[in-house]
Amino acid sequence: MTSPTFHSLFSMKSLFLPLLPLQIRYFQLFHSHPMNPKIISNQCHHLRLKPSQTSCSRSYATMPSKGPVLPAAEGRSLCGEIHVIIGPMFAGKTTALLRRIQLAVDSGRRVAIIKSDKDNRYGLDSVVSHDGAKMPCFAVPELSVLRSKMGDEDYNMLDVIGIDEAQFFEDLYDFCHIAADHDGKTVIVAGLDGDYLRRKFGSVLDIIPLADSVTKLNSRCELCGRPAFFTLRKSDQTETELIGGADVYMPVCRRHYISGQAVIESTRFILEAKKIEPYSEAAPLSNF
Ligand SMILES: Nc1ncnc2c1ncn2[C@@H]1O[C@H](COP(=O)(O)OP(=O)(O)O)[C@@H](O)[C@H]1O
Ligand SMILES: Cc1cn([C@H]2C[C@H](O)[C@@H](COP(=O)(O)O)O2)c(=O)[nH]c1=O
Repeated sequence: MTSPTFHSLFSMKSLFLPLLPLQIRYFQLFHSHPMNPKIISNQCHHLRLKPSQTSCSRSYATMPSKGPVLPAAEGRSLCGEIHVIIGPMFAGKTTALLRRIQLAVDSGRRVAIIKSDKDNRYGLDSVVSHDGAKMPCFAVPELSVLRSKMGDEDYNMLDVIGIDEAQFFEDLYDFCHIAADHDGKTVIVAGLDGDYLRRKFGSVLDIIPLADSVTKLNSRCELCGRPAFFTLRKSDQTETELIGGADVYMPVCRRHYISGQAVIESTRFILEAKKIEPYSEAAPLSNF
């Protein structure tokens, strides 16, 4: 695997310089694109405390005595943050994640981006948006391996962790909880809230109660151009996890999700019926 070392991510500023035109491109895209981010936010008005006041042992002291009180990591503020970006495919989640990571890099913060190693669409060493904007990343089977992959020392120095394709990580809740509440990291999570059947996908919705902010993005319906909140799967495969892009999925509005899903289901029904009763003179295709 060609994952970048932490040190290469550490010096991301130099890595990003060649990306600058692309960055500008997706900055413009983000601001001018018709997609309309709706922000649902438990706006957390962070008190900017002096370093001596930022120990979470102080914050935890205000917690009920039951419940885990985690010891403070040495020398770090324990008041991390969790920001969640959700929406259907093609809504700009990866673009928004990369934009926020870029802002963190520009302000001198140390960052790492993680994606699931299940998503091998563009190779495993980068997070890539549908528009081609990209940044180096760690591709891991589960989030808990990040620390061992980077080493404790490098992990401890991280300020911001970006997670893309969060729906594929089973340990999302535990990782975000530890990273933000114990280790003082800012965690930015991007992922699908729902699958192609509009069921909750993985643990993305489970971390909403942990989050400082939740941003729900939408795309544009491929069939009518209205705001799209759902992802329609164009193929007849039924497994929940199926890696793919515009070849397999399209963003749709509610009306076209319902009609599209009906077409797909009846097509599947017809094809399955055909498997049982092969074409014969008695049952000509035109009867369908
Ligand atoms: N139906 C579509 N097919 C392919 N690309 C699309 C489609 N709709 C939007 N896009 C592009 O995808 C971009 C968003 O990409 P990305 O940030 O990777 O989205 P997400 O991570 O939410 O899937 C949009 O800015 C737009 O240019
Ligand atoms: C709806 C849906 C999607 N997937 C897969 C398809 C892609 O590989 C990712 C989503 O990528 P994006 O960055 O949000 O465009 O998830 C899936 O496995 N199952 C589904 O139902």
